[in-house]
Amino acid sequence: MTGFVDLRNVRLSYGASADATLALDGLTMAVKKGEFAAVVGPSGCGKSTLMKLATGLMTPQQGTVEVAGKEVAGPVSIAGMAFQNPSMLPWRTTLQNVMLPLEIVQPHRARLSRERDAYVRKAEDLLAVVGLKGFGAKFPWQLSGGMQQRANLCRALVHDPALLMLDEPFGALDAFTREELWQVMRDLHAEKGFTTILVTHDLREAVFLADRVFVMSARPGKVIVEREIDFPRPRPIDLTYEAAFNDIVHELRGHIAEARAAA
Ligand SMILES: Nc1ncnc2c1ncn2[C@@H]1O[C@H](COP(=O)(O)OP(=O)(O)OP(=O)(O)O)[C@@H](O)[C@H]1O
Repeated sequence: MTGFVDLRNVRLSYGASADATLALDGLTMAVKKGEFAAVVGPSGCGKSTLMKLATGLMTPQQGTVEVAGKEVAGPVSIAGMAFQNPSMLPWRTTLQNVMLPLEIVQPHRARLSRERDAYVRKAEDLLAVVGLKGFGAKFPWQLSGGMQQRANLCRALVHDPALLMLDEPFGALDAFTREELWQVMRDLHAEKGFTTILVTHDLREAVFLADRVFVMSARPGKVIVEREIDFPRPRPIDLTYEAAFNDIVHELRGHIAEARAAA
C-alpha cells in the first residue's frame, strides 16, 4: 500500500512505561495524492496524535510514517495546518498573520523581502477567495470567530502546501458559518488540489467534504473502517439533506457506536 501520506502499523504511547497512555496501536492508513480524507472516531481515540505523527511533530515508537515518499523525521515543511482555535497573533494584522508561514518556510523565507509585493498580493487574493476581501488591515480581535477561522485557512495555505491538515477547524462555529466554511473548503480543495486530512467529530462534515472517511477504534486507536464517498463534485450543500447522504452518516455513526461499545 502506498499513499501520499502513509502510516504503517504505527504505535505511539505518551509517558513513561508504568503510567503510559497507549494512544495508537497498529494504525495503518494511506491517503492518496490530491485526496480529501476525513478521520472520525470516538473521543480520545488518538485523532490529534495521528495528525502530529503525519506532520512530524512526533515520531512513532513502532511503525513508519511517510509523506510524499519520504520517511518523516522532523516537522514536515510541505504541510499547512489549521486547528479549532485559530490562535492568530493579536498584535499582527490579519494580513500579517496570514503571511506568517512565509517568514518561516523555505523557499519563501529567502524570497520574502525581495518579492514582498507579490506575496502580499497572493495573501490578499486568498483572503478574497474566503470572503475576507479588504479585511487584511484589521486585527484578528476585530473579526468574528468565523472570519478568524477563514483567515486561519488562508494562513494554512499561503505557502502552497501539498498537504493540508485540519484538526476540528470548524468545531467552534455556529451551524450556518460552519456550512459556509465547508463550501469554502470544498472550493479551495477543488481549485488547488492539495491532499487534505481532516479530523472531525462532525460526520456530516466528513461525508460532505471527503473522498474517503477513515473510522478509528476507541483508544488505542487504529483504523477499523475505510468508507469511500463517491458523490460527484462539486457537491451542493443541499446534498446534506438527501437520503443517500444521511444513509452514509448513519452507517458511520453505527461504526463509531460499535467502536465505543467495544472499548
Ligand atoms: N501529552 C499527552 N500526555 C499523555 N496523554 C496524552 C497526551 N496527549 C494525548 N494524550 C492521551 O492520548 C489519547 C489520544 O489523544 P488525542 O488527543 O490524540 O485524541 P483525540 O481523538 O484527538 O481526542 P478528542 O476526540 O478528544 O479530540 C487520549 O487518551 C489522551 O488523553
